[in-house]
Amino acid sequence: MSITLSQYLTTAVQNNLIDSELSALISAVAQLSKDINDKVTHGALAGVLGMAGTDNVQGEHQKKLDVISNEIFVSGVEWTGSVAGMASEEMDDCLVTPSQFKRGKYLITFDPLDGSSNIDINAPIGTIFSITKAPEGEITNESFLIPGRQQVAAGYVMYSPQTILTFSFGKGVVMFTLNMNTGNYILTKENVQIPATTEEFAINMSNMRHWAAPVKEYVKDLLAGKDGPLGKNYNMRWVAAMVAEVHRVLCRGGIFMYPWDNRKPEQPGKLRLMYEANPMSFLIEQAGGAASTGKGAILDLQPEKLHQRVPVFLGAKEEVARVEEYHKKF
Ligand SMILES: O=P(O)(O)OC[C@H]1O[C@](O)(COP(=O)(O)O)[C@@H](O)[C@@H]1O
Ligand SMILES: [Mg+2]
Ligand SMILES: [Mg+2]
Repeated sequence: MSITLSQYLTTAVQNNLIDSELSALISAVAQLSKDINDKVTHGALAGVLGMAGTDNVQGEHQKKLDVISNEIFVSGVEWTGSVAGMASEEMDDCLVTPSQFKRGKYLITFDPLDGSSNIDINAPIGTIFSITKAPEGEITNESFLIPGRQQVAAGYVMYSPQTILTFSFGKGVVMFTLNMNTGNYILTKENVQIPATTEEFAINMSNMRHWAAPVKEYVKDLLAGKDGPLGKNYNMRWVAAMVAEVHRVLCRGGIFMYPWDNRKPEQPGKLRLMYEANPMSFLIEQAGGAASTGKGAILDLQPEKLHQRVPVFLGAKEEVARVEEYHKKF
């Protein structure tokens, strides 16, 4: 018998695994993802392809779909009574829940549209979210600077041949597939586990000359295959959307990396801590994998800024440990 998302969440509330506010919030994210999915699947027909003509706070050119997805996300959660505030890749500052809506006990941060460069070529993209408890008092940007370890839930929606909602509230990782005929998310995978070892890696190789010594050495050894110090052949993938890379790692293992590089030496990496690295690291650890900056667990970082960036190495536990060893050696 197929289990719908609402049945799954109702059971979780009955078993005291989550409270009804968190259940309502995850439900709202699932609901709004169907609206984003609708725009994604209609592409040019919905007039959502191309550039928005604006930049976000990080100086990146926004695509129309970045902006539209952000609006859909905000209006999809602000009324729920579950959130005190939200923060997004596409908003300079946090948004406090407007006074006409009830203030809830959670904060939500999100990347409304991940993998923007894939939008116009009909390749995988997604939405990432992270939920933490809101502190008492006035909500400001600083209220969101909570270490990833304290997330109460995190997840993503991947828009691809299938639309899949993956999340965890700290009791393992579950995946739901959207039935486009009924509009229901149906449970399709439970207890997702990442094998501890792997023979598959993902990194943007075009940046090789810009990497620091430990990453250069490590990837050189991966490429040396069976004849090198690691003694096995590795395959490589690069989808250019973190959602799709993490989804692959959760489904069949592997290691995904976006390290620091010296193109913009002042930046610690490309990926953002609060709405990319933290939620994905939460899922990866919940699935038995590891997520590191190369020097320690991402989830243990004390965030300093809302749009902070961070180097990311995540996936198979033993492979991530190996990357940390290279960081000690080189
Ligand atoms: O284009 P690059 O440098 O390979 O970067 C790809 C990475 O950039 C991202 O697309 C950044 O996300 P946004 O599209 O949300 O800015 C990641 O999803 C992906 O891992
Ligand atoms: Mg992103
Ligand atoms: Mg984005």
